[in-house]
Amino acid sequence: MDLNCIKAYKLDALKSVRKTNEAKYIGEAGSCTDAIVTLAEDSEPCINKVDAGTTNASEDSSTTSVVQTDNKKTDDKRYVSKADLRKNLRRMRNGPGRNNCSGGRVENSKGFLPNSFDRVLLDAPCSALGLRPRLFAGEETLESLRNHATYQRRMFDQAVKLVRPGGVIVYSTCTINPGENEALVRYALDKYKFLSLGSQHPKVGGPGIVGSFELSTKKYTEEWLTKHESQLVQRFDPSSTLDTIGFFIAKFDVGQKDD
Ligand SMILES: C[S@@+](CC[C@H](N)C(=O)[O-])C[C@H]1O[C@@H](n2cnc3c(N)ncnc32)[C@H](O)[C@@H]1O
Repeated sequence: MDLNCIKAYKLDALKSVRKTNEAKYIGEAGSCTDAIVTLAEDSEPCINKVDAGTTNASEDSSTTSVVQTDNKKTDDKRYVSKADLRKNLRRMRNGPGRNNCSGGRVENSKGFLPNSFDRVLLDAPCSALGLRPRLFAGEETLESLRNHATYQRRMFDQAVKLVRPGGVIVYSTCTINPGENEALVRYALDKYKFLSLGSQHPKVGGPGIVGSFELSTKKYTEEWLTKHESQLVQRFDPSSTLDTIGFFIAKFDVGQKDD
């Protein structure tokens, strides 16, 4: 196939599906024989970036508390927690987040109709626990890890709607947390019976994690993969001899949808 006939879009992964049955989105994804959507922000048409976002800015390791002074009232001093400070630093370094994105297409997009795309790459925002070196370790809690898993499922739901039967979804993260990797795959396969794991080429990473996890309080459980499923995904373990960052890739083939 001629590569010129691949149209790629970057979308807001939480609102990429058009809600109403209005006229087709200006993107006209269907006019090409092969359309790819990358669920990430700051979009430019026809550019498909697949690498995980990394950063080279340094983290402020200051241990002193920080005081921000309001310009209007010089006496009005506000103490900012170190967690908030780190969050702000990251925002300055990585650019605006999804609620404040500057990409014209993302802002203007009313989304696409279901089944508009042949392929979706969901290179999802995540806890980034696979990054090396760890520049901001120790910020995640069990609760925040679960929060990542929650929005990733919502993004995945959107991806499933966007891809036509016969298409492909690739889901990836740069974290080693199985709750955002194997458990997402379990969720996907259990919820959408028309999805199946596809084989990947090249295959460089190791297998996914098999089994399940239960907190001793029994308040939280996570289901992971079967042995067969684990062979179809790629888990990159930063402590393995491969010498990579922590990364995870699952490829889903989309079968005939029920609706
Ligand atoms: C792992 S990085 C993906 C990097 C991307 N593949 C690239 O090359 O730029 C995840 C990205 O998702 C972005 N993001 C966060 N929320 C999003 C949303 N609702 N929709 C789309 N992208 C989002 C983050 O800002 C971050 O840049």
